[in-house]
Amino acid sequence: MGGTFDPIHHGHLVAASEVAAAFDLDEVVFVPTGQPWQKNAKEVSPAEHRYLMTVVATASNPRFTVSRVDIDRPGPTYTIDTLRDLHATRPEAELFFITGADAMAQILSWKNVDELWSLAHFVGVTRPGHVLSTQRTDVSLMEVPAMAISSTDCRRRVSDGEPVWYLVPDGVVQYIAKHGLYLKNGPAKDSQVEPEVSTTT
Ligand SMILES: Nc1ncnc2c1ncn2[C@@H]1O[C@H](COP(=O)(O)OP(=O)(O)OP(=O)(O)O)[C@@H](O)[C@H]1O
Ligand SMILES: O=C(O)c1ccc[n+]([C@@H]2O[C@H](COP(=O)([O-])O)[C@@H](O)[C@H]2O)c1
Repeated sequence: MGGTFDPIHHGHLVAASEVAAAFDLDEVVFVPTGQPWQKNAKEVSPAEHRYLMTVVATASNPRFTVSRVDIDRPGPTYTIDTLRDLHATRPEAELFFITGADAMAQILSWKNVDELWSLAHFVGVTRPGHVLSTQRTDVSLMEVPAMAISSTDCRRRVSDGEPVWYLVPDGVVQYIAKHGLYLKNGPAKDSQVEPEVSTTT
């Protein structure tokens, strides 16, 4: 499951869990984007923060892992590269790519979209406020419990001093507070995290 995860929230986690159960997946790999080229770069938090929040959020589920392939690859993040890199590290694996209804609606604007379908089985999931549909017969559409949560609203809440408890995992609430993310006056002094040297996928 690819995402900007700024921050990761329970909408992402429920979607991943539901698809994993429905398709009997061995593993769900969360892939934080490096440079999400369709989002405003100024508003996206540093990749290391987004990566670490994703690690914290997924740590308790033995089937959930986090990949650095997109944040370690320079330049804009394209799913075509994500899938090729994941295939290289797991040549035997059958890949599924999970997207919410809003991302599914944009997919025709993605780089090399015609090649994407052969690299993974795409699964679109419902999301409150968005219509889920596809013209393709090889894409699966799935209803998941409605979680009216967005990263945008989580960031706005923190900025306005409102709680994000139970919208994001507890560890992510604590991570946001510790590093002063999403505050009106910018990040707290200790919010810089050094890039990791690890290249694990
Ligand atoms: N509440 C949700 N229910 C189902 N799918 C979701 C939900 N939130 C996000 N997704 C899906 O998860 C993937 C990653 O989403 P992303 O990290 O951009 O979160 P977001 O909440 O949409 O962020 P933002 O509000 O910053 O745009 C996308 O495919 C998106 O459609
Ligand atoms: O490949 C592309 O051109 C492309 C364009 C926009 C989004 N995506 C991917 O879609 C996933 C969700 O992205 P986002 O921006 O909604 O967090 C994430 O894996 C992105 O890399 C991919």
